[in-house]
Amino acid sequence: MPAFDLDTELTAERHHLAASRAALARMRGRAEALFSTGDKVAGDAYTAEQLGRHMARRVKELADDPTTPLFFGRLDIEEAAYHVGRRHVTDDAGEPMVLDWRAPLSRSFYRASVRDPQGVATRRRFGFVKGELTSFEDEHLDRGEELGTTSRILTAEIERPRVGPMRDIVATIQPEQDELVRAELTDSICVQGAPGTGKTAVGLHRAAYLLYLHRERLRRSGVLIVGPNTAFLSYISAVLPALGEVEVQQATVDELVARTPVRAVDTPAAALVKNDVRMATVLHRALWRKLTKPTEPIMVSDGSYRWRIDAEPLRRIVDEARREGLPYGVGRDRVRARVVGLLQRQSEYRTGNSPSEGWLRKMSKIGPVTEFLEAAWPAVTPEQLVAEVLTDPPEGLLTDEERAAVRWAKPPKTVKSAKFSPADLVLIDEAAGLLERETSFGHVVVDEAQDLSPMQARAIARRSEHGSITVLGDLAQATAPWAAAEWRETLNHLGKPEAVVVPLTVGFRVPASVVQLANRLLPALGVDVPEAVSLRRDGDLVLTPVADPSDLDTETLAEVTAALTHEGSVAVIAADAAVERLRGHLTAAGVDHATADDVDSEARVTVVPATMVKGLEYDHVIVHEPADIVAAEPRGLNRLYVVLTRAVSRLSVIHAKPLPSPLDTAA
Ligand SMILES: Nc1ncnc2c1ncn2[C@@H]1O[C@H](COP(=O)(O)OP(=O)(O)OP(=O)(O)O)[C@@H](O)[C@H]1O
Repeated sequence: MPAFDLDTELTAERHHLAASRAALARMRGRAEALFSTGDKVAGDAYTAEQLGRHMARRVKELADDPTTPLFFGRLDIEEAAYHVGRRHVTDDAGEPMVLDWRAPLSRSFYRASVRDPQGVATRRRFGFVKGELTSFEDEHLDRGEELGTTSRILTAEIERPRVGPMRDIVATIQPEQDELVRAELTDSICVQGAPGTGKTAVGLHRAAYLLYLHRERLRRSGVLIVGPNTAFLSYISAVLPALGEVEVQQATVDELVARTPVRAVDTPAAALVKNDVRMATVLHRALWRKLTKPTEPIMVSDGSYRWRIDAEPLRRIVDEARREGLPYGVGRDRVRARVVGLLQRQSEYRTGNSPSEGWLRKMSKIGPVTEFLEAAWPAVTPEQLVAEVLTDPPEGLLTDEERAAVRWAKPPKTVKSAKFSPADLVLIDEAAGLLERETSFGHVVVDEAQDLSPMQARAIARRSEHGSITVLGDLAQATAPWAAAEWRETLNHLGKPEAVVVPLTVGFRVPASVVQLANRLLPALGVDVPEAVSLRRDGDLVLTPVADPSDLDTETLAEVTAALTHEGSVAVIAADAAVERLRGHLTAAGVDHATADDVDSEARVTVVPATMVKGLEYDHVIVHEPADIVAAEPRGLNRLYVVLTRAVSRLSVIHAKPLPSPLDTAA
């Protein structure tokens, strides 16, 4: 057996990397050539367009980012070596040079262990610097060697400073994460994970995995990622394209339901009622109450003959359509069609001929038929229905106080001129769902789902009725006034009561000392969730009391300057009211800084209002006056828990007021 020479081995791997890159470039070249000749080879315009779209996508999918490694691992199975990377690369003969991480064989890269080696003799992980292969680390599973989370390369990857948008974690997905990523398409799952346990990463990788395995089906029905705000969505927006997935839709709940513009804000009391699940019944009742029993016959003339349908058969038609449980608008169309059907039968009986298409169209629009429909099953728009409910909230389900909270102080003259709030848009969406069926995505990933109101959850349920969902969240990070204390209720509203709740507790972001501080808040948050344990032994935590409150901002500024001497991103997180002032100080001091939704900014410092920071992370987090963050909102302690758990390497807490009581013991 030849001596194992590290340098020779590394050189061979570098050659394989270079050869794989060249092969990928050739694959892309072929796709580009096909793209440019597509319209010449296609038989017709439609095929040319389809082919063009397919090839354009293919070219995008085959893009090579020279700063990320094309492969990050290798499996030695029965004398053969398989490199595992971000996508399949094949040589000119079609032989695999790099296996996609999602391929069935690649699964062993994440799951094989000494106890269950899955045929793997050696698992190799590669270390990279800026796309250059610099090292590797072998685990000889066949000799009982296993590194697990002590892998140097894994640790280095986890501890790498954060800059710019979120990265993929394909190289280091952990077994318990992999189990969730590779769950069946038909499985709806709910991940309850402490901060930084990789929920977002798992959700995005699951989307990529499902698209790989069920490409055609999911391309047709679509995959949707729902996030809490646009800052979060832009933070995660680069992950899927880096994995070759360029066609996944991302939206906030507000964007999903944006049928009409938002032109009003609600009082907290009104928002609370409007987001309550009883509003679904209120709208349902208000809509179906519109039906009235037909008491008059329909009499029409088509110019040649007169026709009559008695009230009794009309009543039967309406009752039957009602019993069929269709959406209101579909039911209305069906009633119209059946009425015209009766007229058609009479005509056939009398004339012995089938009436023409034109005759049928005329009859379906003719005055007496439309008048009958308007009385028995009136047309209504979603906006109209909501406007009616807000003008005069019906009795029965809401208390008088609640009805007063949502009642429009001054009803608009017309529905068109109505000013709707964000919560109204959710109601309008609910109403639209009562009128017509929503089209359902094949899979929906819902991040930060702990904050969904029942009515928002129902909006997502309508879009995933025929698909599955991945629900990601942490009850301890719930800051919305309607947030549930347990998952079952939210899962019911999401239309997936069967979803299993799986915990993730190993944290990859927050250093142990910071996790311990944040965990002090948990007992005060009133939720039953497992505590996080951190994989990170590094990291600093500094609590800085400031004697004179007027020095608080100066201290914060000094901390920013000190933080800039380290590598990585820096965030100042403060109560929303203090943000503008702090930005002013930074500008005056000449410190370049960005806002949270500007992920492409060159600035290393970001000033983030506490209410915007959910799901984000920064190397060095400077928390400005925690007491103010807590005091700013009813679930302020939950907000502080979110804020404290954004730090990757260092957390500085600067305070002039006493620390909020659960933290105080740590001071
Ligand atoms: N297996 C892993 N290998 C390397 N890094 C990982 C792994 N899992 C997660 N991470 C990293 O840990 C950080 C936290 O991950 P992520 O944002 O997905 O956590 P989260 O559970 O959604 O957090 P939060 O609840 O705070 O929003 C990210 O930087 C992510 O890339």
